[in-house]
Amino acid sequence: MSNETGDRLVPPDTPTDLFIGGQWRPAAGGRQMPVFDPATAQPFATVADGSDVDALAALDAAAAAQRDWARRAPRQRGEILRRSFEAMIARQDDLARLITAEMGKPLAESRAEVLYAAEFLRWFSEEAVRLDGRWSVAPEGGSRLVTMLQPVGPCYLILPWNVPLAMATRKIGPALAAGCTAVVKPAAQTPLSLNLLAVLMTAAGLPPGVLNIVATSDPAPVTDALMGDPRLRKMSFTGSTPVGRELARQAAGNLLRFSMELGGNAPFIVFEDADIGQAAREAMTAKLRNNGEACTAANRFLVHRSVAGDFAEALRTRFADLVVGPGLRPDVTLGPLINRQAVARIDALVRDAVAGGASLLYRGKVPDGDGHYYPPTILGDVPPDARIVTEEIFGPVAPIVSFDTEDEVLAIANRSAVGLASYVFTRDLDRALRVSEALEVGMVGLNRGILSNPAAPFGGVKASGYGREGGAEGIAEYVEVKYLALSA
Ligand SMILES: NC(=O)c1ccc[n+]([C@@H]2O[C@H](COP(=O)([O-])OP(=O)(O)OC[C@H]3O[C@@H](n4cnc5c(N)ncnc54)[C@H](O)[C@@H]3O)[C@@H](O)[C@H]2O)c1
Ligand SMILES: O=CCCC(=O)O
Repeated sequence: MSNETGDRLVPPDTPTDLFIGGQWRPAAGGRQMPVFDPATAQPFATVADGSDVDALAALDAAAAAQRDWARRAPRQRGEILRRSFEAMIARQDDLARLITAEMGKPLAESRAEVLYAAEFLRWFSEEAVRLDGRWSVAPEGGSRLVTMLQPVGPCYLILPWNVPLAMATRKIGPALAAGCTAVVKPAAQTPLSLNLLAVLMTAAGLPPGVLNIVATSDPAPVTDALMGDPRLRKMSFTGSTPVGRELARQAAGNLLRFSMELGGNAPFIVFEDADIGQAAREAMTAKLRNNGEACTAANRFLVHRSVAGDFAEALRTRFADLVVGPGLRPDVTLGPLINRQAVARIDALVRDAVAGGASLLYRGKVPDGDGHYYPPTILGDVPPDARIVTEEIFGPVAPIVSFDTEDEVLAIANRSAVGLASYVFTRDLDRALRVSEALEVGMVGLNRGILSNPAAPFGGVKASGYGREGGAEGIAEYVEVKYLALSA
């Protein structure tokens, strides 16, 4: 660890090397990279920086472990996941401090992420024993049709920095439950929380080679090496739509099976009959959970013109109570963003909106110093085609766009190229169902600002990706269907 803060933040049993074949090893050539604290913009730790050589060593280990892991009893796989869940709960505080140190959000939110992340392991420990096949009589008689579900084989799991532990367990849980082995690549900003998870899973009985971790500052060569190797059978990516699009192209070259959890641009629709107090309260979660750096974040507040002023005022009152500062400070409710570029990008979106006619309804304050803070901001009268409405903001800015009719708001909401989350506030049940069906998204929150649940199928449509994570659907991404024809 490079300094005093690092020693305090990184528990002594958190390795900083790569995890390959059950061993912690330095990167080939000894390369290392710093990990930065967004609250100070200073490095607080140094970790191994993997390359294509390390990636292939990790795939060697995953391929070698595949047969044995797939043949273990589902209950045995499930119990390792279940013990891992319990270990995560026991180490909740250490894991949470690491997440806050790596990506900046308030400690209470990191604790919530650890619980959410652990629940994926519990959920998939239970799903491991429910991978059923089917038996049927052929329609014309004379044979029986039998199907079985088998693990796809070694997987490459690519993670984002914004929800580092939950996005890890949402992939690792179903992959391992299904009998697949994995090479996991965390984002360069957030390698440490995943390393501590690997320590806990090893102590819970995970055999060597089932889970391998290659952190890197240069993801392209690692990814090229893995995706070009025919032993790899599946890739699952969570991250931005532009990177996902490139990886889908690359996967197509080898006809590699893949899942994509990509960016969002969630509409938060408030109709004139909504409970405005409830809508404003839920908006705080939908907008500011995870510092606003969530794929599910409400990106555009589409509010009926007759209640737009009331909603803006209710939201402003709540924004004014936010305490912006380092996530480790107990009173802080909004932390720093991931890096300087994120702050500059969001500032450019806000300036563009104001230049286009939006009004600045609220702008909070940020601490002095080098931390990557952006003030919580509310914009009113935003033109529906402003960049801040059409692009993913990924920060604490709430742009409000007014509408007059249901058809108009649906047209605005569905104009986006992506379709992940959405939120609808109304007391009219017919309208709630009609609008939910018409929205081109994978998920709808009805009078509710949070969707995430390990038992629910999480995912999007259009350029938000393919596949689902969590729920009964999550494990289906990691199995092949094999069909047997029986004479009978
Ligand atoms: N749909 C979801 O479930 C979900 C969940 C979390 C985040 N996200 C999205 O993720 C984005 C934020 O995450 P991010 O900034 O880490 O995204 P990103 O696309 O920049 O990076 C995601 C991962 O891809 C890797 N990567 C980047 N370039 C690569 C390349 N050329 N080859 C291989 N790997 C490469 C990164 O190292 C990282 O591990 C947002 O758009 C957010 O909406 C989506
Ligand atoms: O960034 C995305 C958030 C993912 C989730 O809430 O499960």
